[in-house]
Amino acid sequence: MAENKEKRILNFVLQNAVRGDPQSVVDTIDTYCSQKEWAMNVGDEKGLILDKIVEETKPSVLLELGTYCGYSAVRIAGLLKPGARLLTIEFNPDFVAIAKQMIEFAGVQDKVKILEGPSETIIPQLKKKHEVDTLDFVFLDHWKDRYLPDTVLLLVMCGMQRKGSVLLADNVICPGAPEFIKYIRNNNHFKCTNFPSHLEYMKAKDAMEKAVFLGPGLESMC
Ligand SMILES: COCc1ccccc1-c1cc(O)c2[nH]cnc(=O)c2c1
Ligand SMILES: [Mg+2]
Repeated sequence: MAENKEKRILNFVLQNAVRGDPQSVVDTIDTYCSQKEWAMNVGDEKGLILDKIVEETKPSVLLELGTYCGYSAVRIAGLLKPGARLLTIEFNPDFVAIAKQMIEFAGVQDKVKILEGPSETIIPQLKKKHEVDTLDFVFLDHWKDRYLPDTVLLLVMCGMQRKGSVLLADNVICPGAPEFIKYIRNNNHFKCTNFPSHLEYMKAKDAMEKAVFLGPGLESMC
């Protein structure tokens, strides 16, 4: 099996974190990625913003776009109320294999389901194949040029948002998602808030954008 950064992160967790303890897994990944090898986890600083927004939203059904090594899936799952579930979409099979082991080691496999494939394929399947009615929380943390099309897919194609649903997007400065930001801030069906922060494990500026869905407009009633 090829040794790569993601495998090294997982092995460091398996050797140093406490099995069944999501916080320990998150802290151990942060230790490795801040001291040994940078990796694109949401990280400790932006992770606190994510925690706060998940806790205040109290979501039951969540979707994450971009699982990577499972850092944010483990972080979010550790905050969920009993019965709440997180679906996380990842198209890279090597990342899926790592994330699966990370999620199982953290003991949150009953709360998290990894859906392997491109988001544009899986999102339209959420209702019928994965029994999702509406989503309470969506974390966008995948390819930045998919933020806008996938948000539109979730909204228009699948009507996946209910009034009060929360969209949270990572990296809206670095690497940046300008088309998404322009769309969501000019859409009067969303109330947007920007959370300035820094790129994970670095001094470079980054930010997260929270967008609360205010419900479909009257035009969609007729
Ligand atoms: C592969 O680029 C890595 C990188 C390099 C420089 C700056 C930012 C990023 C970056 C940071 C993130 O939090 C990310 N989160 C999700 N999908 C990403 O592609 C991503 C990229
Ligand atoms: Mg990110």
